[in-house]
Order: sequence, then structure tokens, then C-alpha cells
Amino acid sequence: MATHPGPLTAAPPAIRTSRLVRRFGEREVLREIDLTVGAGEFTALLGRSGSGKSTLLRALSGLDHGVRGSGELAVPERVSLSFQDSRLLPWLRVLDNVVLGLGGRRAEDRGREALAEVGLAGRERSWPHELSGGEQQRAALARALVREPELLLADEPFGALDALTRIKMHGLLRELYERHRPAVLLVTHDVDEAVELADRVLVLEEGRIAVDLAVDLPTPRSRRAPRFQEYRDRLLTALGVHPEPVPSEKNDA
Ligand SMILES: Nc1ncnc2c1ncn2[C@@H]1O[C@H](COP(=O)(O)OP(=O)(O)OP(=O)(O)O)[C@@H](O)[C@H]1O
Repeated sequence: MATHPGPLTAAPPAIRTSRLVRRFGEREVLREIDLTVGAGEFTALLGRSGSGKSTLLRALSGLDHGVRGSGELAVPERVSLSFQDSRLLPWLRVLDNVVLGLGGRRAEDRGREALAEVGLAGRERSWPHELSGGEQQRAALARALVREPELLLADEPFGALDALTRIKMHGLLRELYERHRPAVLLVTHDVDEAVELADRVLVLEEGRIAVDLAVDLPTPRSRRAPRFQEYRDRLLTALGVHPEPVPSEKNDA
């Protein structure tokens, strides 16, 4: 199980930070983070509660005006954000939410296509409150996709969903990723979610990246496969959790 060797593509990286520091009062939450995420790379970010995951994501999304810090960061022009709460505007219909701020004659067509891709064809004229939690998250994914992002920053996008809906959303996100290939940085508390979806997993600890692990498993990934469990156990151990054994499947890789 190798540590991450670094991006392989020749395209410019989707994220590059150099000695990135963010502090609140006396507390240095991010401590000289050097991070490069390659174009099209799916990376998950784990860490204990309060380790600074959202602080890093906010810094990358440019939403942390007023937070003290130093260092350098570079991200592409087209960055989409997705959060635990779908953040659809309640006074706009679903399609209008998806295309909000998009210019051009084809915006509506592209919005419809994106809604179809996430399984919401026919719901264009619905109001956000008429959608279930999972459907709202799918609409939020469509809103992110329609901007053709080079980088998707996702902060616990499935955190508020029930277990079954989460599983469906995992499949959908990975499928959309494989079709569109943005770089993804997914913040999650869920180690299984990280290993299932990402090709690289980082663990943030005390303001530094303590683990940088390449996940070399074919997709779709079975959580019961012994190699999946090796990754999971290694990450749980890094997070200070004693891993529980999971019954294995005979025919899994
Ligand atoms: N606006 C703020 N003012 C003061 N302290 C803050 C602020 N935002 C975050 N912090 C502190 O910075 C630390 C890191 O917070 P952050 O939200 O980045 O952690 P996290 O790893 O995303 O946590 P969680 O997994 O619980 O969401 C925490 O101790 C938090 O209290």
C-alpha cells in the first residue's frame, strides 16, 4: 500500500498550496500546509472533529475573508462548491437554482441536461421544498456540474442523508466524476466513504497533513473486500480509532 506518489498528469494541478497558514486568535489551525492535487484527481480529506478540514476547504474556496493567515494557494478558474445543506434558494424553482448566474442562450438546456444526469428530469419546475433531502442534494450536484468545474470542493455533502440515500449518492457522485473528471476534494468523517470514492485520502492532524495515501483499488469498490478493509483499518488507526473486523466476501479482490 503505497503513499501517494504525486500527480501523474501533465495538466496544471487543480490545487496547489504552499506553506498555507490559517489561525483563529492564538490557535494555528492550518500549519504550513503544502498540498498539490492534480487535475482530475479525486481526493478525500479526513480528520478528527476540529482538525481544520472545513477551514482548509473555505480557504481554497476563497470564502474565508477576514481569517488571519499566510502562505500561497492557487485553484482553477471554475470551482464549484457543495455542502451538507444543499443551499438551494427556496424562492427559485429547481431549474432556476441550477442555472442561477449562468449566462448564455444555452444555459437552460444545460441545466436540464444536468438535472437529467442526476435523475431529476421532470422536476425542473418543482420548488426546493418539494424535493426530498437526497433529491435536493442531487439538484445541488447538478448546480455544481452545470458550471463544468475543474475543481469540486465538497464539505460533507452526504452528511445529512439517511444510509440508503447515501449509498445511492456515492454511486452517483463516482459516476458523474468518471464522466466529467473534475478534480474533487471531498471532506468527510466517514472512512468507508473516503475509501469507496477517492483515489487518494489525506488525513489532517494538528493542522498538518499526517497521511497521504493512494487508494489503488478498481471501481466500483466493495466495502467487504479484504484490500478495502486494509485501507480502512490503516486510516482508522491514523484517526486513533481501533478498527472493527468486517466479515469478508469470498470472491472479492
Ligand atoms: N470562525 C471561527 N472563529 C474561531 N474559531 C474557528 C472558526 N472557524 C473554525 N474555528 C476553529 O478552528 C478549528 C477547526 O475548525 P474546522 O471547522 O475547520 O474543523 P473541522 O475539521 O472541519 O471539524 P468538524 O469535522 O467538526 O466539522 C476548530 O477548533 C474551530 O473551533
